[in-house]
Amino acid sequence: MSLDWLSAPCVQPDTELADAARAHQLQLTKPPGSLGMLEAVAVQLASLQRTAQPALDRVWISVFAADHGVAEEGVSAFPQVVTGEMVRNFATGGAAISVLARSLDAKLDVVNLGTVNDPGEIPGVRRAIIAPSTANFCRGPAMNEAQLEAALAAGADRVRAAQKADAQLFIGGEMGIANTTSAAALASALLEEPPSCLAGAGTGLNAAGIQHKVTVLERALELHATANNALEQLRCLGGFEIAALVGAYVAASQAGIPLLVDGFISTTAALAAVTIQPEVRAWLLFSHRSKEHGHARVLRALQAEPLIDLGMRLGEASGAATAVPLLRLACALHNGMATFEQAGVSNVD
Ligand SMILES: O=C(O)c1ccc[n+]([C@@H]2O[C@H](COP(=O)([O-])O)[C@@H](O)[C@H]2O)c1
Ligand SMILES: Cc1cc2nc[nH]c2cc1C
Repeated sequence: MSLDWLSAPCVQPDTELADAARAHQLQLTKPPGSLGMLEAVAVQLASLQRTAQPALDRVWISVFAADHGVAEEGVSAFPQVVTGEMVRNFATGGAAISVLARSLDAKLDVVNLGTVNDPGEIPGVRRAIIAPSTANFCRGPAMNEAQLEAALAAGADRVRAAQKADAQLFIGGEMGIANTTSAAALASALLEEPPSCLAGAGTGLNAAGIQHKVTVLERALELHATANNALEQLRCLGGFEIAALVGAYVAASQAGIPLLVDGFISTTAALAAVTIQPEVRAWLLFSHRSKEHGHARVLRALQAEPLIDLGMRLGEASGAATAVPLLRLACALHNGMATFEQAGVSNVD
């Protein structure tokens, strides 16, 4: 196996279709720009989907689950068994993302990359087990090279499945107790910013818990200070599900499938993907601003403006799924509104 595929070129967005979509927006019966970000996302989707009439009838959601060795440092409000338990809940339909995917008529694809509490074979869950968990990155690298490659490839594999299903949008989600610690560590290393700027409450730590998390992060970042490129930082500080998201983001951009990025962990994976392959950036749309402390900082680094801010902090692709109706409405407006000429409405001189 090799990681050369990560630097292969991405599909180039169609700039002529983007220009045409922008011109079309100016003809619709509204003051220019009055639909705000709904106009911008319709233009972006037209250019990415290479069509004058963007659409989101076929939405694909892959949720990657995995456990983290750093959980043993007491950095989460919840016990590690929850990761495996939630894998079952995703598949049996009771999780937030299960309900959202059903409501959207979207495909929900659940991938177990390795949980300490192994739920075993479950209908509707793809087993792509790498190890029961990553190693505790306070003691050594979270992953060895083969594990990193396998996790990246697991993400790319789900993009191939989405492509076969002719998906018009790929959403990546994650589940993993302690993964806000891993994402904060990775974001801190990528952005060269102190962990205190990126560590937050996760599933519900109090102030003392967050302070402890910062101390754990400082130890880990010192241990891995020599990791000086994004892939090595991902290997030392990331998680299987975070690396799978990185692989999915790069592969979808190479396959020409638009991406909707979820919360703090997913956005940190997107930052790693863009650092590894800058052409990925054009393929990203951002759903929401998570309540997790570090999310705003990572969004800013990507110059990303998310669509909604509802105080969400769940992960598992729930924020992205919640934004899909807005994206669908943006497409409906772009495709269905009358032009000034068609409606006989006077335009500015
Ligand atoms: O997506 C987010 O912004 C987000 C913010 C806080 C927590 N989470 C979810 O909560 C879990 C990680 O929280 P923690 O406290 O165990 O690190 C993991 O399963 C994430 O999906 C997700
Ligand atoms: C119950 C629960 C559900 C989740 N979904 C994503 N992260 C989660 C964390 C917990 C604790």
